[in-house]
Amino acid sequence: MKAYLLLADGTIVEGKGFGAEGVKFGEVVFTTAMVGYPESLTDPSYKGQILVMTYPLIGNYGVPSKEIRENGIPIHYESDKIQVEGYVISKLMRPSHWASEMSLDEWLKKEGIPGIEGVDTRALVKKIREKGVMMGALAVGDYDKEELEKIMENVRKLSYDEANFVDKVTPKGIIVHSPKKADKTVVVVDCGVKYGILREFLKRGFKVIRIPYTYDPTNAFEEFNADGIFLSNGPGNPALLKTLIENAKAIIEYNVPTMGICLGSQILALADGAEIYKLKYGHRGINKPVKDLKTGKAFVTTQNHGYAVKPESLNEFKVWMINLDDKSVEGIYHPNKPIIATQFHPEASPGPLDSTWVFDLFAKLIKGDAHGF
Ligand SMILES: NC(=O)CC[C@H](N)C(=O)O
Repeated sequence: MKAYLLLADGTIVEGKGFGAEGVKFGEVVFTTAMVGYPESLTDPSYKGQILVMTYPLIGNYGVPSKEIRENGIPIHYESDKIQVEGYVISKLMRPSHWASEMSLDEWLKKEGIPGIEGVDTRALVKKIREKGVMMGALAVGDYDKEELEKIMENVRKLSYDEANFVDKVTPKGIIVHSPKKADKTVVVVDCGVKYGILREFLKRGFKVIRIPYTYDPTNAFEEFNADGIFLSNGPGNPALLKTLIENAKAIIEYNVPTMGICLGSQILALADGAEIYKLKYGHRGINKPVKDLKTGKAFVTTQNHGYAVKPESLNEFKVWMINLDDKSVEGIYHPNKPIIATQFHPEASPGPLDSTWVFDLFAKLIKGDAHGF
């Protein structure tokens, strides 16, 4: 099967198709993660994006079962399905692993997601690094010149930054997860929360109540007698989520233990009156160095974001952590309230577990013993 990756700048890359036939559109982004393709593919923050892997050999450990669960949550998946619009790799490997249920090719086919292999992903990433991320399309099947031109026309009409993708991944109603012995409750404002985050809460004995992102969080707080509130990761441009930003203002006002990750961190910053800008090609990978400015300690983190907070635009919040590669903001906190947020992913999934202590800090904030933070 033939496959074509079309970029808004006019580039057409040919390769071999795998997964589903058909055309999908999305912002073309890359991750430098060497492992963890099941987690990356199911991360709801990738909704609306076509993902390019810089690591050349993908698929060699197949696809694990979704039925291996802990506290009811699949341990190898970040949501129930593949979220990327398309998948771009250099070489598709034959799977060999005792826990593999199917091949990557079969999985993408089953979920209707097109893939392309045999692509010089190094050249592609160089282009994205120079020009910045751009819209694209992945077409798997037989397409002639005219058809490809038509697809290219449509690519140029689309803008990732103006579409609300959170609407597509937020739950339709309230979802409750509880560990066997729960002593505290966290309300999760679910903009497409990664299961890895829920696993961290459940592991710490928290009952988790997931609410749709449009649900009034302070009401939910009273309704569920919650001890803490969490603003989740999610896809797309945070500045579009006006109601959520207003709700976040109310949360800050409410002064309860609050944590944000990635999109959630950007929403808290926007609620603080700060500004967001778009990074040229984002931070996506599992070896991104971050420094905690409070302790001076550095650690390696997992990241998946395209936007960042302008540090000088923060009002009440302060910069907590920075990215050691480009010095961009990787964490913020409120100096007088129990509110912490990271731009990176302390749950990793996939990636290093160096920063899961951020969840311990949130647990301490909830229990009222995070003195001196
Ligand atoms: N992982 C996330 O929550 C991503 C947040 C936001 N969509 C960004 O790209 O910056």
